[in-house]
Amino acid sequence: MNMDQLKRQAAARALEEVRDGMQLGLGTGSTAKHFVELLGERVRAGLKVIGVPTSEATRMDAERCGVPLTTLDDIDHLDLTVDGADEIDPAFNLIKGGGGALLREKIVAAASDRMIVIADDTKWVATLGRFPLPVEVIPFGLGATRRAIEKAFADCGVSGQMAVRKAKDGHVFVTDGGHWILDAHLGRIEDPPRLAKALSAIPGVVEHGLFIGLASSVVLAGGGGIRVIERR
Ligand SMILES: O=C(CO)[C@H](O)[C@H](O)COP(=O)(O)O
Repeated sequence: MNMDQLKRQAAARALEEVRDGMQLGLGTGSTAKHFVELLGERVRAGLKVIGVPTSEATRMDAERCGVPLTTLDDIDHLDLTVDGADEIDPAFNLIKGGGGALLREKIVAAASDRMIVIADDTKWVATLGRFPLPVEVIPFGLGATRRAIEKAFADCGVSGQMAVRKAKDGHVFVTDGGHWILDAHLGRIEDPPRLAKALSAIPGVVEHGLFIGLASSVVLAGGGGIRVIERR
């Protein structure tokens, strides 16, 4: 089974948790896209749900698949968010934002009663940090913000190169919110909650890709089948 088939399997398992009448957060990325497509099939068969997309890309996918959409201004909570991740550690800390949607993803996950993370099992790691940590920043004052981030890294005992993310066309990647992303190649993040707190305190940082205490369960698809791990 190839990686894409594993991602679809994880998405299909998460779909089993969806009930009629649910208000759903819809994640971003190739795994979350499978979930939206499978959800669309169920909606076309009569399932009644409504979704809040975490990116313009997901909004377009959901519309194409016939999933009805709303916003967090029009409903007061979400029952369940299903989203992918770039890395997941055994404490359920995540790195997200490989697809650049971390800000809306975090707002939606935080507004949700539960978050199920769907992934192929290569995303499950002992320690976060091999995947570059995305930090979404305001372009204004970038030099100062960068220095403050470097200081936060040093205070938290991590270090590594940071680069402004580029799009495929070579131009700076601009998020749905109009911000830029710095990808920090840290290697190992020994204390993700501490680093998350330090980054959140920097004025030019809009959001970062460390998701702490948000995931309730993880669905991992691998060669040996599906594993569902619940947060204790
Ligand atoms: O955080 C994300 C997007 O901002 C994605 O969930 C993450 O990058 C995983 O993507 P994929 O399912 O394509 O591996």
